[in-house]
Amino acid sequence: MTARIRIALSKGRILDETLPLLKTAGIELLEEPSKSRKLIFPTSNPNVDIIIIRATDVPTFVEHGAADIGVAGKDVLMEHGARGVYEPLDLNISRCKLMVAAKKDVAEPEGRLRVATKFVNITKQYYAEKGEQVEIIKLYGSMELAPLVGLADKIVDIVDTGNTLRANGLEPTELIATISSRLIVNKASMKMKHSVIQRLIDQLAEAVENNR
Ligand SMILES: Nc1ncnc2c1ncn2[C@@H]1O[C@H](COP(=O)(O)OP(=O)(O)OP(=O)(O)O)[C@@H](O)[C@H]1O
Ligand SMILES: O=P(O)(O)OC[C@H]1O[C@H](OP(=O)(O)OP(=O)(O)O)[C@H](O)[C@@H]1O
Repeated sequence: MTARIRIALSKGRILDETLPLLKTAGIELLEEPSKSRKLIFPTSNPNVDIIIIRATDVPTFVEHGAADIGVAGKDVLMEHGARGVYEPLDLNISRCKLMVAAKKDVAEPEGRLRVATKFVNITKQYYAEKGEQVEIIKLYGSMELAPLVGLADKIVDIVDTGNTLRANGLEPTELIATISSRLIVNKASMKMKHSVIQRLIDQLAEAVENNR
């Protein structure tokens, strides 16, 4: 009997860029998720289903075994910790950079730096390693706004083309990490469903190589 596999993906760029990779392994969605309110989707492989959740929830579902496999940005994995999962493959998709950014031509403030971000843990660790005391302001989005309205001196956010920073008069100042999306696997699933999962990893690895 073949093991059943559940794959956790998030709507948007991860779903869009992962589906072509899964297709090479014979896994295709049977319906368009953007046209549905459903959260669990069957695929062309009767032993595989796909759940579509928030990007930041993917490590949680995989860590707890609610999904066997997931795809998550390295930023999300770093922020979450994700120590309970394996990370066997860099899918080389959704590539971007995690950066510090600030208003153009503005001097460093006196006193403690205020940094707005949704990546609180990464930011804490980054400044701790630099030995700098900062005040971190937790936001859930639109970080670029914070320096413009006096909420923060700097932000830590994802940068791809740099268009969002430029459009708001900000500039990147420090690189924290280069980011791409990773395949993650629940540790128990890796043992219990080893042959099915290893085969999928190999097929995806080949698709990633062919994309380079
Ligand atoms: N502009 C971008 N270009 C390339 N990759 C990006 C960009 N923004 C984010 N990413 C990467 O893609 C992943 C998913 O981003 P996406 O925008 O789909 O979700 P999110 O906005 O982080 O999550 P949510 O809105 O559900 O909280 C991120 O974790 C990051 O690794
Ligand atoms: O350098 P750029 O090419 O402008 O990309 C950077 C932007 O991309 C991400 O937002 P996204 O577009 O995913 O929107 P979101 O706020 O919904 O996540 C990120 O939060 C930045 O705002």
